[in-house]
Amino acid sequence: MAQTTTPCRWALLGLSSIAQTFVDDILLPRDSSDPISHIVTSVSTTGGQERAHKWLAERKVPNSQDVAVFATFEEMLKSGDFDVIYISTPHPLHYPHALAALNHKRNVLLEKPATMNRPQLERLIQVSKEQGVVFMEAMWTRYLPATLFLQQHIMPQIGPIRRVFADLSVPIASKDMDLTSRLLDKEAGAGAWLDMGIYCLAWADVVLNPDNENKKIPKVVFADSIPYYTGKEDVDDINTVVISGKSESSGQSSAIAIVTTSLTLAGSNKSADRLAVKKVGPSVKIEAENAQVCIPFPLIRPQELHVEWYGSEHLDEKGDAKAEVIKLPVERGWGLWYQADVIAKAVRDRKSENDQKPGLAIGEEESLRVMQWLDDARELAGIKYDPASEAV
Ligand SMILES: NC(=O)C1=CN([C@@H]2O[C@H](COP(=O)(O)OP(=O)(O)OC[C@H]3O[C@@H](n4cnc5c(N)ncnc54)[C@H](OP(=O)(O)O)[C@@H]3O)[C@@H](O)[C@H]2O)C=CC1
Ligand SMILES: O=C1OC[C@@H](O)[C@H](O)[C@H]1O
Repeated sequence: MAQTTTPCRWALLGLSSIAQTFVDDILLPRDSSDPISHIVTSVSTTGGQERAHKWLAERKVPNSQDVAVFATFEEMLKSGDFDVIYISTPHPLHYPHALAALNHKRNVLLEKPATMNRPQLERLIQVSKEQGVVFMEAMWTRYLPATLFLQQHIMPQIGPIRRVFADLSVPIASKDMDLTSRLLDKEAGAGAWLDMGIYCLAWADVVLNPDNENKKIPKVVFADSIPYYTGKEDVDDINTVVISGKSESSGQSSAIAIVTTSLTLAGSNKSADRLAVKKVGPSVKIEAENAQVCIPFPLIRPQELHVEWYGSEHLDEKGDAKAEVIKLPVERGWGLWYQADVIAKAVRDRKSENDQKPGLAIGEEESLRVMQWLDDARELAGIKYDPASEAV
């Protein structure tokens, strides 16, 4: 029987920079046998009708004239005709925007970091369940082919993990940057830890917290932060965080994650495409008993796994460890569409069932563990935001 394609109708809260990439990605041509397609039906923007239509036309949204443009997100939540809302506003607005959407029984894909802290995230998850809708943090890296292959095929073979390094340092800050940019404005949640550290922690989570109910979750044991002075205020920049998993029997560390970020280090900030720069050295290094796995920069978008096997069965004729490069490129576009497909399928499956299903938070445990690490490291390193932005 021929498979049918289910269109997922999207609303966008904020015509942000990342919403451009997101829309470009979800609208890429697909095979007619693909079970999911995407269409943008509603947007809300503080920028007005004219800007919205220009933005949609630039993105080559095929039905751009039919997209409903709302002046406020509240109006869109009330009367917009869509299946999922993609929220890509500055970090402190994630919680109020997502809460409002969930309270209107909307399915939500919320940009990273989902919230400013764990209590806010717990509340969103609770509300999504109460309202019977789907909620997901847009931690897109987790849904890419290289990440899934590592989890499904490599991790089961490499033995106990002993250490993982994860670094995301991209020189995005510069003295000539507008101080109202969300990357520099503390009120907009600026700082390398929330913005970039979350990706490193997602990798630490993939590696140190595989599905294993009895495993204790490793804890943040060290965090230090060197700030960057923007010309107006300090934002956290060079962060170093250590997470340790202790063995229950000996009480000693059995696995360690070392996580680093910076928004000034790692080269020139003049490249327009900083995430496409070729860099020496891995951005993730996973050291296990039977092998080491490295992932080249940038860790947000893994495309290759470099595996060096240690076991005697893997040595070559000279007795050297065998190295293997496993190429797992993003199949098309930048790769934000993989996560969009995940939530679209979940929404489709729930619609096709007659009974009202309880709500679902996709990646709930993962997002909560990472958010706890974000909070704990901030506490130790003294990374603070306006308490009002952290309220539940
Ligand atoms: N997944 C990924 O790879 C990436 C994720 N991100 C994440 O996406 C989010 C957005 O980042 P980025 O694209 O750089 O942000 P931008 O600064 O480009 O855009 C943020 C948008 O939020 C909207 N906005 C701002 N203030 C308000 C307000 N008071 N009420 C309603 N809307 C508002 C505006 O949209 P409008 O003008 O239309 O009103 C603005 O354009 C962040 O959470 C960031 O961490 C960012 C980059 C990459
Ligand atoms: O999500 C992101 O990915 C790449 C970073 O450089 C950027 O600041 C961030 O928001």
